[in-house]
Amino acid sequence: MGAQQVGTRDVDWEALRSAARDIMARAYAPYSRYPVGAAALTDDGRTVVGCNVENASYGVTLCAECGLVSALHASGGGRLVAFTCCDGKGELLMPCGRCRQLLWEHGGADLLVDTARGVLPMSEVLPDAFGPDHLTTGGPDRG
Ligand SMILES: O=c1ccn([C@H]2C[C@H](O)[C@@H](CO)O2)c(=O)[nH]1
Repeated sequence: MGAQQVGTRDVDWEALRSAARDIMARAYAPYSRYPVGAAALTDDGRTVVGCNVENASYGVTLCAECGLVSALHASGGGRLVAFTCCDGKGELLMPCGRCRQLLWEHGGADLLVDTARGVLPMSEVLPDAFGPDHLTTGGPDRG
């Protein structure tokens, strides 16, 4: 992917929250009746979004973050710079544990996350994270 063009100072958090609320209205959540919307800014300035898509086999449910990560790659890839998520009332929602791992993969420690405690780096939202680096350094045959 191209060089990083978007810095963390360029984040329009209100626009990002608004994009999350808009996509939340497209959620498919007939089982939980708990729609979720997520929006993120990429390092080349795109906004990518996702909503949760449930399934009659509940465990197959796709969280909003899954759709967002899929949209990231489908629209050209790159890295996530800033992320926000909202519930059905449009209020801030913290990503679930699995989705923190998903976000770590695509934004890393410096990804800015909109949280109840303010904007925090992913390193504070998922401390001591397992990530791609472990696969190149931690295996028994990898030194
Ligand atoms: O970070 C989260 C947490 C929950 N959900 C969805 C999954 C399910 O459809 C509904 C209730 O858990 O909310 C998300 O999309 N993202």
